[in-house]
Amino acid sequence: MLTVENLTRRFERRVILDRISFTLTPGEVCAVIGANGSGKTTLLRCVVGAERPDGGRVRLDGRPMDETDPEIRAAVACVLDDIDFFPDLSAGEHLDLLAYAHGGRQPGAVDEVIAELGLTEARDQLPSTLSSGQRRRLALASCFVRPHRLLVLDEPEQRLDVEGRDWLARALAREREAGTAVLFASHDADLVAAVADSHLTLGQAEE
Ligand SMILES: Nc1ncnc2c1ncn2[C@@H]1O[C@H](COP(=O)(O)OP(=O)(O)OP(=O)(O)O)[C@@H](O)[C@H]1O
Repeated sequence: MLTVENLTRRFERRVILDRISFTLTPGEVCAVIGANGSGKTTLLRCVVGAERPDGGRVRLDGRPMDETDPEIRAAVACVLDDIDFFPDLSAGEHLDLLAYAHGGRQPGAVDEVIAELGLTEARDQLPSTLSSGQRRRLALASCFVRPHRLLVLDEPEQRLDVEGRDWLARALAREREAGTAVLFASHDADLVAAVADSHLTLGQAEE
């Protein structure tokens, strides 16, 4: 489903990603692990097309991973470092909008995700008034309320409390059962052990 071939990314003379190749099949959960600065975020950004690699290619079902391609946008849901919200839409309105814009899921899906993520009380709050953990929950929720076949998450456990991390492990296990391919970077060994079918370990960047 997802095919990454010889992905290479340099920043000036430093090679961050050196010909990385892997594939992901439907229902496969792959954890990207490695030390700080090893290139996990860079890899995920290159995979979703947010950053242009210096070499190699990324394909989803044979199509180049181009975030301007409507079929790619319909298939890929991601939470990377850069979480942006509309300042004047409430948490609930964000999720309604995303579900609607991407063709919706089952009726009631937004209510279900809001309840699961403990955002019911915060549903009518604007993003600027949410705590950092609630904003993280809202960003993750925005992936789950819309149809997707590939989920790409950069350290999804960040800022989540114990309950939030438990929810995340259950949610990723459900995604696997539903046949979603998941690529996630993580420093949480427990989460990786609980949900990952495969690992991609990135080494230290070379000088
Ligand atoms: N735009 C950029 N310009 C120059 N160097 C960059 C840029 N973006 C990332 N880097 C460098 O690339 C390396 C990999 O960064 P990246 O954020 O991908 O690491 P990471 O594995 O996600 O780290 P962490 O675990 O700390 O989140 C780092 O050394 C970083 O300084």
